[in-house]
Amino acid sequence: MGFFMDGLDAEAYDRSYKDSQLIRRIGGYFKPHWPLMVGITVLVVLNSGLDSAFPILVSRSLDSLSGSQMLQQAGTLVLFILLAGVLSWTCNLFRQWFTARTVGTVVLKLRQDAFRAVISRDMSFFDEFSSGKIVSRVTSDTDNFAAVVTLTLNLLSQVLLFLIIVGVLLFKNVQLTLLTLTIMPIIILVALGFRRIARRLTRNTQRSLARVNSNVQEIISGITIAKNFRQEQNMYDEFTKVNKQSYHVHLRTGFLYNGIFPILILITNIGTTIVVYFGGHSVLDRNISAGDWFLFVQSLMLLWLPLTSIASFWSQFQQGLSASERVFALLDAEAHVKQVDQQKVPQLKGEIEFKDMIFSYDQRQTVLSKFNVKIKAGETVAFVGHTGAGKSSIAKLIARFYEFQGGQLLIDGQDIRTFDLHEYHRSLGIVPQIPFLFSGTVADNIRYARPEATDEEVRRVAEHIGGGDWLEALPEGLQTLVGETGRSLSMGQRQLVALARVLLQDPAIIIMDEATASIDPLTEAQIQEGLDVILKNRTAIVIAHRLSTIRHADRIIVIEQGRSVEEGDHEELMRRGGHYAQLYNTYFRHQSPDYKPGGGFVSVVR
Ligand SMILES: Nc1ncnc2c1ncn2[C@@H]1O[C@H](COP(=O)(O)OP(=O)(O)OP(=O)(O)O)[C@@H](O)[C@H]1O
Repeated sequence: MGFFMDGLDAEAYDRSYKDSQLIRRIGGYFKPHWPLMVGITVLVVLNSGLDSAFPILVSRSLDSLSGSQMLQQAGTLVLFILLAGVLSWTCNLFRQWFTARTVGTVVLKLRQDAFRAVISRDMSFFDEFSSGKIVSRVTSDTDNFAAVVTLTLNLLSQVLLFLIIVGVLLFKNVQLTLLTLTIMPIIILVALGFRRIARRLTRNTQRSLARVNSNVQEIISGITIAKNFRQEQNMYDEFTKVNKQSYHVHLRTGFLYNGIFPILILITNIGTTIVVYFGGHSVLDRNISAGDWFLFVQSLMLLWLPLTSIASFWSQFQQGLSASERVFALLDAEAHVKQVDQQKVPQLKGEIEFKDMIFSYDQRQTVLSKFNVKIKAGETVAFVGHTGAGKSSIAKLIARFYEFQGGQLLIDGQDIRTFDLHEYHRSLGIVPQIPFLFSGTVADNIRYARPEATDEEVRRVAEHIGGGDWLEALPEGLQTLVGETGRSLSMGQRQLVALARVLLQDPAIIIMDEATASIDPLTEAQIQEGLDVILKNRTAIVIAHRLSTIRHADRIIVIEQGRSVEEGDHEELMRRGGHYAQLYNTYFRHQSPDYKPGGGFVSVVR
């Protein structure tokens, strides 16, 4: 179907559930609210009974009309109809209120479950799937689900109304009732035929909406780069493409849904004509009374309404089912990182050993093959290598963000797969290349590592980093607001906050992806001082980009195509004139204090 369906494929974790499975699972969410559900059902029955009273009351009056008592009878009738109307309104009010409460609470729980599922997925999940599409599942899909449950409860009342009316009509005249119901199978057939196409189309509308969300999210996240490269028009064009696709998919769905309703009305009109014609004849032949005939004609609309509603709202029902299918698929997505045990993590010393590690992100490329490295507790190891060599991957494996395919990773001699990951992560401090700060104050961000830390503790760690001088440059010190993602702070200040955060966490192992961005010499010195404090007495894995850090490391490991090709300290490796010396010439030489353009190359023996 070309453009219309481009990019609307299912995500890899999507699955198809049978309707019965979905309904059972949805039922599970409603189970705890059974008292309210019982209340709703009673009100629905009362509501339907009262709504069906009007034609029955009028029909009875018609048959018992006699000239002398006409006014009195009409008065009584009006009174009854009024009473039934007020009662029906009251029942309906409470029913809607109970429904809103039940559905609201169920959606609250479903959304919380979906959110928990998202935050507990491993990192590979976020690499693989766009965040906009994930957001869409947690927000609009749960909303669709809510809309459909409300609708279903309303339909339930209409179905009851239908059953009551059919019961009364059967009691009045079996033949005419059966005649009235002849068109029912046609309506059901049309609705069923509609079902298959509806589910597919609604799935696509939800996917197209998720695509729009994802596009907006990506553009806003990368707005600085886009503006820098003056890509506004291209971004707009790309958005227009995705937005138009969503428009076309919605249009198709709308066309189908709106097309079905007139067809159903047409079928019901044929039914009405049949009843009016044959009913009229029966009255003339004195087979039924005028009151009964009135009851049949009046009941027709009440009778068709539930049928047409069920058929035409089938689409929304399908929309709700496919929305719940998408949410449940998110809940059921299988974790790639699989722990074989959940053992408590003792106070770690911080020894790390990769044994014949084999790792790849996907089928396309093996990132580490038979990788062997042992890092002693308390050692600072700098990993260096060309871009794409596998340095960050090694760090991500230590953080247990990804599953490896072969070999072992031992922490203090114990298989990392046996740890309770929640506890393990507590012993692990991570300083990413671009530090992420949450909106709030500098103090809030430092405290993120340990929410129970006192103000005094936060102040103490902040002052420990770079002697605390950096705090003076902040307009309101620790109470300075950092803005979204820390945008109101300079990159250097963000890094200092990230270092203070890790110091407060006090982990046994630190993973640091050193920033490549250039920072002014003063901040650089403050960061270096901060690092000296943080790295002391801890195992540190540094993906190093600064010569000063590399020189301070106990050991440098050179990574090339996922293998450790050389190791030693700076002086030793420089003397050797191998891989490290080559990297030095390319990346680090110009950072040396003795650097002179065109000079300072070390000889490489290869
Ligand atoms: N999330 C991912 N999904 C698929 N492949 C990835 C992913 N992350 C990295 N890779 C690939 O794995 C290989 C190793 O990447 P890695 O990030 O570990 O390199 P690196 O040495 O840290 O590079 P750099 O110094 O540029 O950060 C690269 O070929 C990269 O393309």
